[in-house]
Amino acid sequence: MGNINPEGIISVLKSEIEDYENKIEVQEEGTVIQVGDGIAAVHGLNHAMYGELVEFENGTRGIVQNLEMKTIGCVLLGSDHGLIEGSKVVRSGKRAGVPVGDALVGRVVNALGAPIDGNGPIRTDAYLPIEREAAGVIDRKSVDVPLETGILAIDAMFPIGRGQRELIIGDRQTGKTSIAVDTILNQKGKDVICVYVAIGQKASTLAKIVSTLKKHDAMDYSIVVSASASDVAPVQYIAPYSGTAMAEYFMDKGKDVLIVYDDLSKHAVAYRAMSLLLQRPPGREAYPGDVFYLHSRLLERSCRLNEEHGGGSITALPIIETLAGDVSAYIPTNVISITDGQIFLESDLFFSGIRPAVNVGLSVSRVGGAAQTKAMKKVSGSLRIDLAQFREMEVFTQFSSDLDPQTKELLDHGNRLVELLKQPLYHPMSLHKQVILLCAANNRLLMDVPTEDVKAFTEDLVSFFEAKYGELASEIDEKKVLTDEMAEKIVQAVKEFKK
Ligand SMILES: Nc1ncnc2c1ncn2[C@@H]1O[C@H](COP(=O)(O)OP(=O)(O)OP(=O)(O)O)[C@@H](O)[C@H]1O
Repeated sequence: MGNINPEGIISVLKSEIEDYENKIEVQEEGTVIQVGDGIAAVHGLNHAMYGELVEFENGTRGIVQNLEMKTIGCVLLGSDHGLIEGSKVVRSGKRAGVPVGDALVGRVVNALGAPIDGNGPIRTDAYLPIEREAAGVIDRKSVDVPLETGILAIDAMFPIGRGQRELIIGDRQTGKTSIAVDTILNQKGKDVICVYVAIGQKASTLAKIVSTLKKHDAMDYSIVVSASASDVAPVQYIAPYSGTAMAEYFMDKGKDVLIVYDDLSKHAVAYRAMSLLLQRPPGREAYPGDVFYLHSRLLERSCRLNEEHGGGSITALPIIETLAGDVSAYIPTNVISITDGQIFLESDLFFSGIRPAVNVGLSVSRVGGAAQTKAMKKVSGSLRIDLAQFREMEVFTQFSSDLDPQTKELLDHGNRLVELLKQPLYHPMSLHKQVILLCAANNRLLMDVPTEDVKAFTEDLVSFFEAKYGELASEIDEKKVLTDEMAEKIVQAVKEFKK
């Protein structure tokens, strides 16, 4: 007690008094004027900023969304139970953010980053705002590293690069989620962190996805962010931004991240509900005027950073649901124009048994070509053209019986390609398998196999190849190239297997 320094105490007191004004300002308190439907009008928070987190008397948090002359409009991120006219609201002085960090990997969290998987609290100190400006042009690098989906139809024809945004679009129940989940499963051992953001989905659907990820050990490198159909619209609205903040943490550390937004149609609907309740003027289809910006600012955050910024990347796979295959509706066209390509899934193909139901004509990958591996480029060059010619000829020859040998060969080859591209769920293909299959097809080595046996034949072929030419298979996987010599060896191996 004897050696307390009075001057020290005085300086502490002085600084406390000087800071008094600032602290008061942050703790500015307002009162609720009106509350309902997840929206609250608050009076008295004169210095609140757009996007700031506020806390209501009942412990629910909210985000400032509308700044008006006398009041501000807040969206509630939880229940409005117990809130009445006159309830107190305090500012936090912080922009809305979520906890981020390695501790989130393997967990299922809600849109605010709180765990919902019953595995205890998440210990992390890092915190990032949910809204952040995307990296500028100078900080980026072009996309040149492949992100293998393990789905032959996609890797061969619509390759995706790390840092690309590729839309998955199609009607309901056409296998959109399955493509995203398969891609996550295929990232095993490839040093990619995966973030799956579920927006407005049924809790049962999400439970199924989480159990699939667990079963295939994919939760070891994944984070699942969920804002289910029962969550209020504002929570569904922030979920993709929260997921992106979690992904950005890893990108800033130089890692590669894959993020899936399932799906952005429901996200736009949630935003529309929220905007209408905030009394913002409705525009086309009652969406607010800034619905394009809603998705562009989200997807623009996915990119590949240059070496000076660590070289990390975020690859985005947004999903959009269409109605009756109408890709020219408002939200689908918006997102198509934002992304670097789309994978269009078609109900007709799906029901005729062609799964994944990728429509080759309407799908495209605008930047992935530069990222495709040399081996893949070599064997997949003619695939799209062959399939397009086949489709055209198929329609043309539907009713004719005698065909000239050339046309017949084209049809036979096409039928076998279609068979080859069918792929069951949760069976991602390795690079060497994809290369062997396409190599065999390109050299017309499948022509004498009956179409219905192609699948079984190729499975056996690959097992034979792996057993006998294991070294060549791993060389393809590691070096990702295919020399003429290697291709010749594959052809010989197929011939040997046929004998
Ligand atoms: N390649 C495939 N092979 C066999 N079945 C598949 C394949 N892809 C998807 N399916 C099946 O199709 C059904 C729909 O798939 P999925 O849930 O991925 O579609 P979706 O378009 O995401 O549906 P939703 O509109 O409900 O979101 C599932 O039952 C799934 O098992």
